[in-house]
Amino acid sequence: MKLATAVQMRELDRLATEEDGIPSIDLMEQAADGIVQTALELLPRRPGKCRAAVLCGAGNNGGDGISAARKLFLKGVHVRAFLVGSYEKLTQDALEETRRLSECGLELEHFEPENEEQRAWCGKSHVLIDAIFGVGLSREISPESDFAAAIHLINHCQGTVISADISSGVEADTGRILGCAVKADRTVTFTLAKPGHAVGDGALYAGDVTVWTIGIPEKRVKALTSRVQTVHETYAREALPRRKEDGHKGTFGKVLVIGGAVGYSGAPYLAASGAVHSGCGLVFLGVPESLWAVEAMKCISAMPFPLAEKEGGLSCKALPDLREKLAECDVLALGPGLGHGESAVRLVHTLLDETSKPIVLDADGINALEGHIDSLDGRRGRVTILTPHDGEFLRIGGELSHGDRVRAAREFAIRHGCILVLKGHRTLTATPEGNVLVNTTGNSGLAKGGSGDVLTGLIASLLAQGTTAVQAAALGVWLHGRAGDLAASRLTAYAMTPKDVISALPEALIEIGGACGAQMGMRTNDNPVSAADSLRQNRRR
Ligand SMILES: NC(=O)C1=CN([C@@H]2O[C@H](COP(=O)(O)OP(=O)(O)OC[C@H]3O[C@@H](n4cnc5c(N)ncnc54)[C@H](O)[C@@H]3O)[C@@H](O)[C@H]2O)[C@H](O)CC1
Ligand SMILES: [K+]
Repeated sequence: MKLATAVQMRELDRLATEEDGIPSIDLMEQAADGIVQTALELLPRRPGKCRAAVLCGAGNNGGDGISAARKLFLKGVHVRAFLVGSYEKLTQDALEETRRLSECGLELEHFEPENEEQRAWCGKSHVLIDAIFGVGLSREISPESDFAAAIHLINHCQGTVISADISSGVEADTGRILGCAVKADRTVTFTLAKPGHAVGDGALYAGDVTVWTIGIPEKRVKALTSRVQTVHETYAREALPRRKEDGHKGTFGKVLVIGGAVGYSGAPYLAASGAVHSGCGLVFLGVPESLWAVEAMKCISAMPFPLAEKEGGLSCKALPDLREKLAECDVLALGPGLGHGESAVRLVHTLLDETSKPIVLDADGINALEGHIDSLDGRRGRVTILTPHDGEFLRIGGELSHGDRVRAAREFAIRHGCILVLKGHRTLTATPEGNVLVNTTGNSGLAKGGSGDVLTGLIASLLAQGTTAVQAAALGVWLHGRAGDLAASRLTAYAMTPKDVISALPEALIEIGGACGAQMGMRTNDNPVSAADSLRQNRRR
């Protein structure tokens, strides 16, 4: 689903009003309809028995709130609307909404932070509507301001909180909190969702998001080109590589996983397992020779082989064997459990430099780039997918201090010509062209050692099966998160392990159309439905 920035929203608004002749007040009225519908759904009793408080800013977000207050009042809800800020700053449309409100016999009251009677009304309201700031929030909210007081009041009330467009205090383009922000239960956003709903703290403050159409012509919305999109099931379904019914193990690609060091025998195994359980034809696993027996015991489907070793990690002497194996493979997954031995680091640089094969670089493979980012730059034009968490990202020159993860990921991917998978809550996949895909699956149960290794194997496997590099990364992240959600639903986020994520992959794959296979269809007169028919029906579902 594409996401729109504040500038893009303003431009859409302008085109709709100036070019298509739709009065902006009509857009506001329709925006209010979305808030009202959600509020009515959430009321615990019939409207006449319920109270609502609407806190409005002076901008058009406030105008949406004022209109919603009138509509709720007309439905019989006991509603009061408060203006946070000054009447002189009301925009033209917000002013018109204030006039319509007073025509119904309801006044827009001035919000006074110390007014106990107003606070009590908010405190006993079943629904609180937050219409203080929308996409127009442009600076930090001063902690001493009435805005901050209103936001804290909303956050301390018992009633259900609905934010109009976006939680007040959240920056629409980044998800950063500018001082303080409303913690919403629901957000009704207009026309398109914004990055601030999906990334950063904004994702934690939005609650459930509903995208509400407000009458901006569809052609305008379609024409908007967005550089940020969310990844949902439909994306995953389309990206999942189709399996040739008559394919053989060579058809589905070969992955070579290189990693492991003494003390890190689980990581390469988990990466290889991630690859084995997501469809690629063959998985080889090159590890230091002292680890080989351990891996051989653990792996049934992946094929471990020993490589020359130095001080418990891989030695540069492993290179000839490695080259030979890599020549047979389609994708290299490099780094899980590799350690930071000097020899292993040199090996990473050599491989980055000399192979034209796609590389998924993770963990110590990424750490090896610290101070040597030129090795990555040298691969421009070849496929390199990096999967750092924040610590690794910072180590290789990523910039997170501004709090804008989308920008951080995008700038890095563009600068170094790679695909960057920035792991964390709502993992981002950034492309060298500057597009960013925001993942929507996953939970805190994935924040455990070994989880990233599974992801590395998954991405490598999908790439080996012929997806594009971007699809491999975004689909891999989605599948990993979805399998994690399924594992958590059964085992809890506390108890689940990376192995459980692997065990849940079949279900995640089935959800996106992975249940393929065909039995030869042969009917008999007492069984008119062939096995192949019922399978086909299942697949269509
Ligand atoms: N785009 C559309 O299609 C429609 C949008 N609607 C709603 O309008 C808002 C955007 O309205 P806008 O007037 O541009 O901005 P805001 O209401 O969000 O706020 C602007 C207001 O706030 C002041 N301000 C900004 N930051 C601060 C701060 N930190 N402290 C104090 N004051 C601040 C700023 O100076 C302005 O006065 C959009 O989100 C939708 O909800 C339409 O109603 C429907 C069409
Ligand atoms: K708001």
